[in-house]
Amino acid sequence: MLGILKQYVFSGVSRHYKDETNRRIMVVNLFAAVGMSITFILGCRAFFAAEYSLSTTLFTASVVFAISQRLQVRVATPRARTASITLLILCLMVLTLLLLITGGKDNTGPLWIYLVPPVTMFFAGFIRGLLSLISFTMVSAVIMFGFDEAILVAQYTYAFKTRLLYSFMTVSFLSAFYEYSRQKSYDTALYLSEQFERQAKHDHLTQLLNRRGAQQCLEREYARVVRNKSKFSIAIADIDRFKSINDTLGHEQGDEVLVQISKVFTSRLRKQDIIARWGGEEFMFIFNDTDEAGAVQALEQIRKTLNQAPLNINGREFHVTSSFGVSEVTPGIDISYAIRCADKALYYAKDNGRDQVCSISSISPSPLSEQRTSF
Ligand SMILES: Nc1nc2c(ncn2[C@@H]2O[C@H](COP(=O)(O)OP(=O)(O)OP(=O)(O)O)[C@@H](O)[C@H]2O)c(=O)[nH]1
Repeated sequence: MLGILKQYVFSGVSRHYKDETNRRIMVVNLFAAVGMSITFILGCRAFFAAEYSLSTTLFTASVVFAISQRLQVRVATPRARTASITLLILCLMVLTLLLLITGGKDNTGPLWIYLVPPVTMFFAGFIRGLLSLISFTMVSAVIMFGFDEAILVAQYTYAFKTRLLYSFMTVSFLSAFYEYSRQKSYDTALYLSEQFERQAKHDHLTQLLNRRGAQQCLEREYARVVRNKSKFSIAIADIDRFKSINDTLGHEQGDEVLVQISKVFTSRLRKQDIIARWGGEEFMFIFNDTDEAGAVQALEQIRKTLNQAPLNINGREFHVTSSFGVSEVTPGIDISYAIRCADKALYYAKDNGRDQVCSISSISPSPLSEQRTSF
C-alpha cells in the first residue's frame, strides 16, 4: 500500500529535472489525489442526499483533478505541466465560486475559499499567482455584491460577505508574500550552489579551469573517444625559469605574469579546445578531435605568440617563454598514461633548451614502449 502511494506521488518525477520542478510535480500529484478523493466523497454524499446538481459538479471536478494529474505524468513536457497546473487551479477556483454561489452544505461552502491563495501561489508562482488571485477576488466580489446579488443563490449577511472578502485578501497577501520570499531564497540558494560549483572547478587567479575541472574534462573527453573510437591530444605547458621571474618581480607580480600568460594562451585556442591551470606555473591543454601532429602545430603558434609578444608588467616589458610536452589519447591509451607521457615530453623540452614543443613520439626511445600497466 505504502509502495503504491510512493509510486503515485513520485510519478512523473525525473532526475533530469530541477529540484523545484520535481517538487511541483509531487505536490500536483498529492493535491490532485486529495482533490479527487474529497470531491468524489462529497459528490457521493450529495448524490445520496438527492442533490443531483451538486453531485454532478463534484464528480466533474473529481474527473478534472484526475485528468490534470495524468496529463503531467503522461505528457512529460513543460507545456503539459503548465496545462496540468492551470487545469488544477481553474478547477479549484470554479468549484470554490460555485460553492460561494450555492452556499454548499448549510452555507459552509465559502469556507473552501481559503484553499485558493496558497494553492494558486505555489503552483503558478508569484507573478502569475498574483494575477490569478486578483482576477479571482474581482470575480468573487462581483458575485457577492454585483447585479443586486442576482448571481447568488445562497443568502449571506452583508457583514459576512465583507469579512469573507477582507479575510480572503489578507490570506492572499500573506500567501503572495510567502511565495515571493520562498522564490527569492530558492534563487539565492541556486545562485550560491552554482557559484560554489564554479569555484570548485576554477582557479581563482586566472579564472581558468583548475586541475579538478581539467580532470573532469579529460574523463568526459576520454569517454567520448572510447565511444567514437577517435582520438584527442593533451599538452602540459610549464613556464620557463619562472622562479627567476618571481625573484626579479616579486610573487605578486609573478601572479600577474601568470594571468597574462593565461590570456595569451586562451586567445590562441580554438573554441572547442580547453585550457586549465594544472598547478603552479603549469597549464594543461586539451585538443578535442586532434592528433599529436595537429596539437604540436597549434602549440607552435601559441609558443611563438608568447615568445614574440612581451608582457607588460607595471609598465615594464618582459619576455616570457614556455615549454610544452604533447601526447595523444586513443581508446587504448588511458589518461594517466597520456599525462605521464606529456610530462616526459615536457621535461625533454626543458632539457633541450626550453621554449619548444616536444611530442612524446619525437622522443627516442619512446616511452610508449614501456609497460602501460605501470601507470
Ligand atoms: N607567483 C607565483 N609563483 C608560483 C606559483 N606557483 C608556483 N610558483 C613558483 O614557480 C616557480 C617554479 O620554479 P621551478 O619549478 O623551480 O622551475 P622554473 O624556475 O620555472 O624553471 P624551469 O621550469 O626549469 O624552466 C617556483 O619558484 C614557485 O614558487 C603561483 O601561483 N604564483
